[in-house]
Amino acid sequence: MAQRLTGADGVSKKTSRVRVAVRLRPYMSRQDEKDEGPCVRGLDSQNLEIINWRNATETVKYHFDVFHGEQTTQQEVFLSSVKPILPHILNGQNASVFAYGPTGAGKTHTMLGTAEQPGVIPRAVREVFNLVSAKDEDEGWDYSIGMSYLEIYNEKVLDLLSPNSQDLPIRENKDKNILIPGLTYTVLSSFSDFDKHFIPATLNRTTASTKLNQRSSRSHAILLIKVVRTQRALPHRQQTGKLYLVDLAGSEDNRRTGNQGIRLKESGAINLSLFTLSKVVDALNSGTAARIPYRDSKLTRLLQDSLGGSAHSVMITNIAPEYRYYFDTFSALNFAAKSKLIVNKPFTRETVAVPVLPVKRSREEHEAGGSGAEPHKKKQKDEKKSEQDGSSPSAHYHSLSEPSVMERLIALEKLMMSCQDKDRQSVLKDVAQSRKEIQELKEKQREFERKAVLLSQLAKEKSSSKDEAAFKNTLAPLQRKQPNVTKPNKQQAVVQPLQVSQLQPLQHLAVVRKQSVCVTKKEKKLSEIVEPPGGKENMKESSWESQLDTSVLDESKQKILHILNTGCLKELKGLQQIGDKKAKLILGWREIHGHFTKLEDLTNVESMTQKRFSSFMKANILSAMGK
Ligand SMILES: Nc1ncnc2c1ncn2[C@@H]1O[C@H](COP(=O)(O)OP(=O)(O)OP(=O)(O)O)[C@@H](O)[C@H]1O
Repeated sequence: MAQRLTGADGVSKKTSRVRVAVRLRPYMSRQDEKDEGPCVRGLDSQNLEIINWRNATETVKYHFDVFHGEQTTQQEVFLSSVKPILPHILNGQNASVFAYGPTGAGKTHTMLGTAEQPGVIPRAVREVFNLVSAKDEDEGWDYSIGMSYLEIYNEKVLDLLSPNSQDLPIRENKDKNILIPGLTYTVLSSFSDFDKHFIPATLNRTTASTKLNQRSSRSHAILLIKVVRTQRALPHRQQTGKLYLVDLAGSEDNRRTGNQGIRLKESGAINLSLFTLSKVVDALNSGTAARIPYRDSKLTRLLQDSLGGSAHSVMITNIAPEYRYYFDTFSALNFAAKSKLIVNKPFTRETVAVPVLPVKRSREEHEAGGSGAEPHKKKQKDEKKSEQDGSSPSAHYHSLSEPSVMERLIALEKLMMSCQDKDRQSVLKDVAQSRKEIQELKEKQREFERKAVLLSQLAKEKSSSKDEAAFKNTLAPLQRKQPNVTKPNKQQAVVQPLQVSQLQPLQHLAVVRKQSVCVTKKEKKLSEIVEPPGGKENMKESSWESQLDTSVLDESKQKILHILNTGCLKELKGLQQIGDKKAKLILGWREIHGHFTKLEDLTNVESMTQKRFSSFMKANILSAMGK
């Protein structure tokens, strides 16, 4: 299907949608099937549903161009998703077919297959030969078929037909065709000739994978079939059609394994190219993007003339039914479809555990005014019981309800939805709620201050030592720090609320903040209690933290970490000392490396020196407490 896009130059261009097919592979073992029900299932030839991780009584329904269920044969996948685009190659047009999905979900099976069940690649190449030989001689064209085979590993283009070659450049000629100078191109005389070259080259890749551990699923394998047709008569016009058949790197979240070193670099490269591919597919299919970001990764740069534009493209997203693939399946489906529908219906009646973050749930319950809480509790109770005897299907949700998995799901959803709608609203709601709480604390603080002044006056009036002792005794147990009091009378009035406020940590923080900022002449001594001599500026970076309640300090740090990990550009810019450039650098870092596991990771972001980081922390913690 073609549609019109307006380019950055304002010129209207015709561009093709990428057809998206999803293929669900069957269970790999009987036992798996017996133990667990599937977490995803097909509804018809275009729709499927997956359990909603936020609420297992709901499913999320997706619509695709084609859905291939577990029983779909290799032949059926080829006939419905690939064969229809092949005739275009003979007319000088380009096409691409790529298999996307997590490791083990069936990409290689779909693209390569086995001797008994050949996949898309052998079927497509055979079909191209058939189409060429079926061409009528009288049409006046000569056809030639050739191949190149390469992989993109760590953003390097490597020639699989000449395995000793180095990283090859990608160029674009004046006609906007993408070329790879130095890439081996082999002319093929027949399908068996193709086999002769393709199989050893594939083995090259497999050998490398054994040596380098998992390299195969960590590189994108790209087979290029070129059909060149030349007019026999003058002016001997020549047309070239290109077909890219791509087995993409596994889309699983490589971060989960705690990758380091070479693995981290690989996962960064894979994330970058798959993320760019998703943006390109999205831009092509939404028809709204002014610029399609082909140049942002080697993969998309290479596929530029065969993905979108006048090219015909099909993405086959491979998914697996097992629960252990849930996160990868969910993210693969979100990659493939930008729209989805939440359906309020249990997926399977037995598996109605609710893998929802406790925080989130309490807010939902609060909003629902407590209604529905009882069945919910009962469900959990039942679930607990059956877990104990080991028979609960809800045990599948264990991995889903792990905080790290939940966090990644939330982050993923935010990324997919560009931090919009419900999540944005809930963040805003949280902020509004926090502001309200802080306001209330400020009110209480003022009240304490008034009382303190009153008490101080009373203390002055009653000079009896007995009374004074009693007064001190009442307050002593709540006192957190014994300041170096030189003028007790003046300080007492202000110190008392501080002591009382320690009943509630947040209140205490508000007090410290308020006092350290609003220093009047009279209150100067107080600020000296909270801050060391020499003032705030000269305070050692660590010493200001030690003045604060640790639990609230931790809470503030968690909040900052949460924003760093899940905030969109606007939310990041809402942090102190984070401008547009830094916010973008943070987003970029997150894109490549994943979550910040601790706040100190921020120093890995470009231009965030240790000094800037310390100042960032101070400003944000004080701000979080004092707003
Ligand atoms: N539709 C299917 N029918 C039968 N078996 C399948 C199907 N899809 C995948 N398999 C089998 O599942 C296993 C994993 O599939 P495959 O190797 O294709 O996954 P992959 O996504 O390519 O993984 P990797 O990224 O590691 O290359 C293989 O044994 C494969 O034969």
